[in-house]
Amino acid sequence: MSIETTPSRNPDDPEWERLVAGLQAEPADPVGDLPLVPEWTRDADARKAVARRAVRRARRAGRRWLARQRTDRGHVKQIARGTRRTHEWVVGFHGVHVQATAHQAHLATREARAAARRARYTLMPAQREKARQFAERAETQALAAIQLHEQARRKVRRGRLLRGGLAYGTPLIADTVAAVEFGGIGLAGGIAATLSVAAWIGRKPQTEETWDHERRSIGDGDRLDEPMLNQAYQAAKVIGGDQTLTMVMPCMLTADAQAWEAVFDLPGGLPTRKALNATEALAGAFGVAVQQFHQSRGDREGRVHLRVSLQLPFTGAPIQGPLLAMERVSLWESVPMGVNLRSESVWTSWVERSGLFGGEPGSGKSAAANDLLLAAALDPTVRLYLADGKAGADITPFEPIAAMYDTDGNPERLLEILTHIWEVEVPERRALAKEYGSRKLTAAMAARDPRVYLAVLLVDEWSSYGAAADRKTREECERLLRLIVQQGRALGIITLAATQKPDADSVPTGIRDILSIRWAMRCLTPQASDTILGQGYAAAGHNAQDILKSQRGVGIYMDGEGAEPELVRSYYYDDDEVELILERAHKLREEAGTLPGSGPSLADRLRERGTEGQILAVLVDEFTAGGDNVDWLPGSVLLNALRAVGLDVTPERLAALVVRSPADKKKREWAGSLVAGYPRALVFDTAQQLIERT
Ligand SMILES: Nc1ncnc2c1ncn2[C@@H]1O[C@H](COP(=O)(O)OP(=O)(O)OP(=O)(O)O)[C@@H](O)[C@H]1O
Repeated sequence: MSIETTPSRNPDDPEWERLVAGLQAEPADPVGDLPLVPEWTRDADARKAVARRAVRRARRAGRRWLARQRTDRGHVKQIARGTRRTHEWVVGFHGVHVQATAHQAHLATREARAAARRARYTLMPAQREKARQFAERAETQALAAIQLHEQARRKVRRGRLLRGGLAYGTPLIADTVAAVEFGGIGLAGGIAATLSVAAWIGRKPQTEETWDHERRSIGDGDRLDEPMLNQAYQAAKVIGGDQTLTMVMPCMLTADAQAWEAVFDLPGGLPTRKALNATEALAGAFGVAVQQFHQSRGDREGRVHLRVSLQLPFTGAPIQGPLLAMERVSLWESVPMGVNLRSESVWTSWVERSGLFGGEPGSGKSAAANDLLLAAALDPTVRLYLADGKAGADITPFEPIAAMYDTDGNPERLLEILTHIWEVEVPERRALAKEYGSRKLTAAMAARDPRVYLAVLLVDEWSSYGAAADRKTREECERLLRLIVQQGRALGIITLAATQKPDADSVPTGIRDILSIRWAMRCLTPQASDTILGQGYAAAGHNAQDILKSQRGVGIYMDGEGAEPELVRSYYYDDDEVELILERAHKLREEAGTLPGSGPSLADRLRERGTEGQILAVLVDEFTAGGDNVDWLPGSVLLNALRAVGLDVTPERLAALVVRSPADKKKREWAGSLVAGYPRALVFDTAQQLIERT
């Protein structure tokens, strides 16, 4: 399994080199002179994106301020609350104590008055004296209580005066001084400062409320930083309220200013799965849509790579694929499939692989399948078997180059195709592998032996065939498809199944499980998504139901068993581009003699014509492999090619076989020096003459 961000090398192919050079962007700061300057400052588009974000943030701040005024945290309410609190502080709570002493004094006075009255009306001398003494004591107590009350009042008055002086006098003096010193501006400044202090005092409402002025989110244009990261993961309950994340790579804006990225470790013992399972809650905590939020596993348990896109990804114009610029492709090497969230090109090797692409109608399966089919078409050695159960027009343009095809959704024809592959292709390939003493056919064998080549079988919408076929045909098709996927893999037969309705009926479970490359385009349910990717992926945060309708051609891509799924948008080739590529493919196949029904190729016919024929066959293959542009090759290159297949030919023998005129013998520049060689036209003419002669 491999996802390549740049194409793999093909040292002998200048066209390939040119393409690779074109694909590798020049680094903005190759010698690292500006290590502290963020990369986005060097790109005009990125700077614009940052400026746009700043404007958005300012606008958002304004809106937040206005919205805040309507809440309990509005500034007017804060000032009023602050003033009231200041007043309450000045007045103090001592009033209760004063009231208590007043009450005591009132009771004591009433008691004293009653005692005095009793003493006045007591007639018995002994009791009268007692009553008089009691009345005197009551009076003393009443006087003491009154005194206490007076003392309390005085104390409160003194405290109020002091606090009032501090609370009102200080700003009054400050404002007056400011007004005297600086006039109107000073007065305004003083008042503003006084109101600010009042607002600060009243900043918190007494009642609980939902407005959280501390809340920051990426969706509101705020920058991602460590506190925001910790808050979000705490809010989503991935980590506890007292736990924090350990940063491995700090929060950074990507070079194209389109996303925030960070790498961190979860607190000890927490599995990565816990973070991956909380995608929705985390996206909510960051204030972004689920589609903008992307986490992937790091290289160790507990490590998370986070990427939060500032906009919905993959909603722009379709991405044109590199095949348009490629003259020829080798399907033994990786082919370009699409682009991932980091704008990296995703290249996949299909050798010994098979695939399942699924998704609702219109989600982009055919476009994704085209990425493989067009690459296969540009490799003239690859044989194409195409079947479309929907009877749509998707594979019609491939008809002229397909070895066998069904564009009518006819189960009998599908059976014919599968039977041919199982009874002709597979045995031939098995015999060939046996010849090499191997169980499989490899790129190394293909480089030496033209009989070794790949084949691609596409079965689009299996369920439509299933519905149209009788039970016997359906079972036989199913049996053959399973055998081809299982045994054809090692023998160079690549199977790709595509389905609109990913369930057990649309692709039988036994076959589905052995299709290793999965691409889940938008699905209607998490179950459908799991049917393509495997049980449990939706729950682990890889749910193709989350893909939006507007994100056409986007799917969760799994490049082989055990590969971490990632969101990839397929390269898209419109009808004109498909036609252009297929015209090129047709020409390549015409030259290589691999067009269906065109009989054996020129090279194959030469091989049956003795040693001379075998030598010329190698020369023809060498020119064909180089593509159309190669109209001349050095003698040394041709002799090396002959040597590689075990034909030890001397330069003299080659010159005697392909007879050159003095003009043909003229040396040409090759790899920096002048060398002798052979023109393509002369080699092909000689080959043709040999066929006509013998
Ligand atoms: N990679 C892509 N980039 C941009 N647009 C795309 C991409 N893939 C598909 N589309 C758009 O989506 C449309 C439908 O795509 P496609 O026909 O591949 O879907 P499908 O899933 O095969 O549909 P059906 O199941 O009906 O055959 C295309 O016509 C194209 O406009």
